Amino acid sequence: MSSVFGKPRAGSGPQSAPLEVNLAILGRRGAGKSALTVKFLTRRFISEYDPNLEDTYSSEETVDHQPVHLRVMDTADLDTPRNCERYLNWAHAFLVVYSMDSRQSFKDSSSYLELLALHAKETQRSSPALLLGNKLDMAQYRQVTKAEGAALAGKFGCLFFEVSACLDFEHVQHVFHEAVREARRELEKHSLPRPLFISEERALPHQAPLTARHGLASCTFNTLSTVSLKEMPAVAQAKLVTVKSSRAQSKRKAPALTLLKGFKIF
Ligand SMILES: Nc1nc2c(ncn2[C@@H]2O[C@H](COP(=O)(O)OP(=O)(O)OP(=O)(O)O)[C@@H](O)[C@H]2O)c(=O)[nH]1
Repeated sequence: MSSVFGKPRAGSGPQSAPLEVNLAILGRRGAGKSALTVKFLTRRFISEYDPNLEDTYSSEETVDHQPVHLRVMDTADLDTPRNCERYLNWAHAFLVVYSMDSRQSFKDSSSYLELLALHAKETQRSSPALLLGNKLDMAQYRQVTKAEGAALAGKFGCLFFEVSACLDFEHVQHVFHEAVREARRELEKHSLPRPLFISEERALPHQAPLTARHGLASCTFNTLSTVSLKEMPAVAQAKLVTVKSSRAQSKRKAPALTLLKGFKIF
């Protein structure tokens, strides 16, 4: 199985290989997906970046005394979800991020949660999602109350956190580790690995573009049986960059941070 795109199975005990978890970060442009990802990987806040870059990073974590090989896809969907299969069929869990100072970003996070719910329904497989209200440090400019965030999360049955990529690292780390725990619970329910990309192309009668039902332009909903190999993300779109968190977190070895291409890290 490909180590980049495959869905590995959950580890079964302390002696087994590290648990492998794929995590996708979704949300409107500017919500803070990249800032949160980089904060988690490096403990640092970035303020400049290339918004069009989409990369998948890898980090060795320890969650509840269990080694975890965590891959984080920092998605860049531009204005609307596109080619969603690249993360829908890849991730074991999702972080859906909105910026609490933007009502539009909150609306878009709702669309993402709806997309995930529909995907779960159509594939009969659910992957946990966590809803994150980012930019807590800007709370004085908030357009979305904490109660609204909690209500939306409650509607979709997911965990909810308010966070800031600018504030303490531990809280951001806690949220990512919660996503790992959620993914682990789900993986343990399904001990067999699940297929990822199947080459057969066959339109199903019930297949309908999400555009029609949910206003998500350019994102068609395919069941696993209709996803074709050519929909696999190009290497450039989902490049695996290994960042050992212990190295990335060490100021003495700061050059290692250049692995996070496109970011200026201070
Ligand atoms: N004050 C504050 N600014 C933040 C926070 N997180 C991100 N930002 C800023 O918000 C802007 C957008 O952040 P990004 O992390 O690039 O947002 P994104 O969701 O990755 O956006 P795209 O890359 O365009 O998809 C940047 O200027 C960040 O510096 C935060 O927690 N607090």
